[in-house]
Amino acid sequence: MAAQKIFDKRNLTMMMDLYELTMANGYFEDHADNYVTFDVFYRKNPDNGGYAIFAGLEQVIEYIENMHFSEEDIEYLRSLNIFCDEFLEYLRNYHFKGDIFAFREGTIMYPNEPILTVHASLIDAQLVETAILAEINHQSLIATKASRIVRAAKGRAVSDFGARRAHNMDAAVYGARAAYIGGAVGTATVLAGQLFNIPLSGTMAHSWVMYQDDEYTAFKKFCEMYPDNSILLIDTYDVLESGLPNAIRCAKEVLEPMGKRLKGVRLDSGDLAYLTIKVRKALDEAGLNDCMIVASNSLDEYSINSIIEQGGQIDSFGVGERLITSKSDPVFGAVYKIVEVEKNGERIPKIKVSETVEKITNPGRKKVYRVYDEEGRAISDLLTKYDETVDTSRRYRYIDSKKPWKNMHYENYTVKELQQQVIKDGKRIMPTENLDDLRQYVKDQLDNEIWVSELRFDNPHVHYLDMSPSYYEMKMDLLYKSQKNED
Ligand SMILES: Nc1ncnc2c1ncn2[C@@H]1O[C@H](COP(=O)(O)OP(=O)(O)OP(=O)(O)O)[C@@H](O)[C@H]1O
Ligand SMILES: O=P(O)(O)OC[C@H]1O[C@H](OP(=O)(O)OP(=O)(O)O)[C@H](O)[C@@H]1O
Ligand SMILES: O=C(O)c1cccnc1
Repeated sequence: MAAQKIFDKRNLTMMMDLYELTMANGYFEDHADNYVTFDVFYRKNPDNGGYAIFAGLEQVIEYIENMHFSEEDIEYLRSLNIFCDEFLEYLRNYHFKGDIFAFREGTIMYPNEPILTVHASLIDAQLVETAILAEINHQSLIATKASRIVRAAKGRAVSDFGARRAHNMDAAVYGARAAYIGGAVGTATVLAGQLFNIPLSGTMAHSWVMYQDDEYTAFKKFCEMYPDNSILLIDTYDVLESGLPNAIRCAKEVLEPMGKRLKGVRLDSGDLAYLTIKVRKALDEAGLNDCMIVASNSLDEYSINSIIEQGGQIDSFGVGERLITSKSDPVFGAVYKIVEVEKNGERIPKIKVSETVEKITNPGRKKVYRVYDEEGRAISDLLTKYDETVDTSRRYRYIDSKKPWKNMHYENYTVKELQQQVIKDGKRIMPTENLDDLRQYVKDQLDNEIWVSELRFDNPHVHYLDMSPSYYEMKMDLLYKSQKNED
């Protein structure tokens, strides 16, 4: 219900690059309505990590379901004087009618595999490119960053504090959604709480402390208003000399007579390791062992890791700018490439050849499987042709594309097909998923399926992307043919 609210109020159909429409106009004039297949994939995990998290699918589906060109849209396009009248008439009744297949949101993903596939008429497939990439690039980036930060926090809570530093309001709201999927415990962004049922959390700003005549009065007023939920910001003047003693006094003189406990203190500057060790000791000595310590100030996975290594006593991290913008590596870089064209009943795989091996695309409609060993660990992902099946009761020969000469087999293994159909003939066939389920799904994969060596921050193991022999043969065949064409 709630997410619909945003789409009811604004029509985002034209959130597309102009060339999608100029190409669509050309296809329309040529009567080129062949079915084609496009794959979305990316080439490099953010921050040189060992994995990424797929997110943003729900918003892709919402966009596609809601696609329609209003009268205003058509008139604006007409004013550009580049589209033929018949095409503009066609757009007036336009609805996407194709099929979409995708990984489940929250799936751990790796470079060069198709995370989402569009199988549709040329025009349909072209018009949805920009929105698909924008949504998936953004949310996958933030979900992946959140997962890294949460893992660095080693069981301590991480809350999204990023709205004010996000690139705009959508980036804040959908970033909060992605961060929650990636493992954050909640967000400070109220609209994200309302739309997606994400738990809200919050403390107080320096303005609350600075507005009052003195720090103690500021703390006292807050505790009187929120006796069950007071987290006092103790770094406005001097943490050890002023903020901490005032917070302890408040716990004793304001809350204890009410039979209440001080929930927490927050530090937002200074050496967070040194200070929190001191703060913890003083709180414990005052009998406030249950008072939590929250820390914030431009944190990310690297500083959190370091602060914990230094013995910092922090129960909960508020993380803003470096999470919501993925500051250390801010572009996800997923692309949308045509892999197959259907003409006169024939399916013609397409390959993009490049001087750099990494940029050669994986051609054709395909299936992507995750392959598990007997313990349920994901040992590799496997690309096969679309009409191939994998018989797990038998030893399976596969091609390691980095060492194709080797005779490689899976034995005692299971597989899971990673793409599911989510849109059929233009209609959603997948229900909206609960974010708590997606968050748990991410956690289960990281805890139980993914090799620990892929989780390392430095030089992680590179997950294998294998190919079935006939898929590999088809790819090589196309590569050889493309060379011949050049001669
Ligand atoms: N012990 C620590 N180890 C590693 N990084 C830390 C530690 N303590 C703080 N940091 C990080 O160092 C950076 C600088 O913090 P610091 O408070 O010294 O500077 P600042 O942000 O300019 O301070 P202020 O907010 O008072 O202007 C922040 O990103 C903070 O999260
Ligand atoms: O540092 P980030 O990771 O982005 O976390 C969010 C920041 O936003 C707030 O500061 P701000 O100075 O905007 O307001 P304040 O007066 O509440 O401290 C908060 O105190 C954090 O420092
Ligand atoms: O609740 C907080 O402490 C908070 C929220 C957003 C940004 N900075 C701090």
